[in-house]
Amino acid sequence: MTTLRIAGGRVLLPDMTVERADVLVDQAAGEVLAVGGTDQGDEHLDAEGSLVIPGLVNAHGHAAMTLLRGYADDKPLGAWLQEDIWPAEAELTPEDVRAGTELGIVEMIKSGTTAFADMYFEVEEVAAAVDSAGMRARLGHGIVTVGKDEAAARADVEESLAIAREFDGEAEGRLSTAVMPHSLTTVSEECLSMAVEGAREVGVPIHIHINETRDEVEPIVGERGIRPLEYADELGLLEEENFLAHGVHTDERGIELLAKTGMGVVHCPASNMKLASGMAPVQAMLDAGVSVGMGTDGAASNNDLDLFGELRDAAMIGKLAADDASAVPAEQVVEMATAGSAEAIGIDGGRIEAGANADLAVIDFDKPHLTPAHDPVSHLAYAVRGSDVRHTICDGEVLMRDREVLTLDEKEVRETAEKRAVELVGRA
Ligand SMILES: N[C@@H](CCSC[C@H]1O[C@@H](n2cnc3c(=O)[nH]cnc32)[C@H](O)[C@@H]1O)C(=O)O
Ligand SMILES: [Zn+2]
Repeated sequence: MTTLRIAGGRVLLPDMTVERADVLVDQAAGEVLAVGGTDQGDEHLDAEGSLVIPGLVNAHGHAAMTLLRGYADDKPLGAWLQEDIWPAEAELTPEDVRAGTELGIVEMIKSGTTAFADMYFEVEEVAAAVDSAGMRARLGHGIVTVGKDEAAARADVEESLAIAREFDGEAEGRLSTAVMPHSLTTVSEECLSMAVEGAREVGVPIHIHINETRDEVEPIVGERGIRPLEYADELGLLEEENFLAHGVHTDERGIELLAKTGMGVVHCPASNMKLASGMAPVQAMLDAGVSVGMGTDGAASNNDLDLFGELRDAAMIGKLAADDASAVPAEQVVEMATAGSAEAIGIDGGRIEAGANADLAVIDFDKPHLTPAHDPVSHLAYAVRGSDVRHTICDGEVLMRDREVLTLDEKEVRETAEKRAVELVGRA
């Protein structure tokens, strides 16, 4: 057994208190052995002047979309997808997806994220990138059936099921999967049913965008006389292990359905603001007992993968949405981006305690914008930036030490992504 001691810092405990403590990690098992006054450890990671927190969990995104960062901005979702994003994505090669995902992973590691959920295509490439980078992820092939004939539509569902089967449990258990129909309006009713049935057979969750924009709610209400979550419920989509992205236009009845079924919600406040999708009723969801996590969404609608931005945005927009400055407080957003996200996507994470996965981020508090540190949890929500992260550890392995990414060559990843992004936009 090789052990790693993260020593000399303070630690954020599951009850949201902060204590002076060391963290001892069993590197082979990828687990926290002890928190407190610990043994020496074979290896040492300095946490002097720093705060050790659970690695953040980015519960919704499309990592390879980093290649389209800043390519098309300032448009609503429908026009943005149809006029800009989908035509560019049609030109993506497997090598592009690999390059974009690696860039996204470097960005996430550098901002303290240790696990993420990802909906995209060429998932073999996404899986290979996650495996070699040492991160934890729940991956899926996004199903879109609009504009496809029946055979092509069914083939897309089959592809999502095959991917879910193939990669679940891979990368020494760091990879898990889900079946990922894109949304209730971009996937036909028949294919949504196929996906629900298939996911049950494979034994993995479903992840989908729901209630993101009004343009999604209106056609469903017009055609079926029921709201999106009621339609999803009829399809058998609302289950405890499943999770949806956004949930912006969720009414009281919808919140009740989420609370009753245990369906997780991934709040993506930056994406919702940028596309003017609306303000998710996050405090109302939390009050009702809904499981809420946090995500960045793709880099093209954010425009970065620094989840600390989402903590701040969630607290800010949550207050506006509830018209109450005490809504979505600091402690709550920290909880949502760690344990909340982990629970929503169904991985073990988000807590520092003996026996837990050793997925950690060490944040340097010796910074002007983090001085004084009256309340470290307040700083995590309102003042810390991804660039304050010193070390990132996943499954007991140090992925970044003193801001140097160890599992990927950052310079090479950036150069490859830059080159591929320019060529991609040239083709589109
Ligand atoms: N099989 C599909 C791929 C779907 S992946 C998931 C899709 O979600 C898109 N996407 C990114 N952000 C959002 C969002 O906020 N709402 C809805 N879709 C998004 C993304 O561009 C990607 O096309 C195909 O061949 O087109
Ligand atoms: Zn999305």
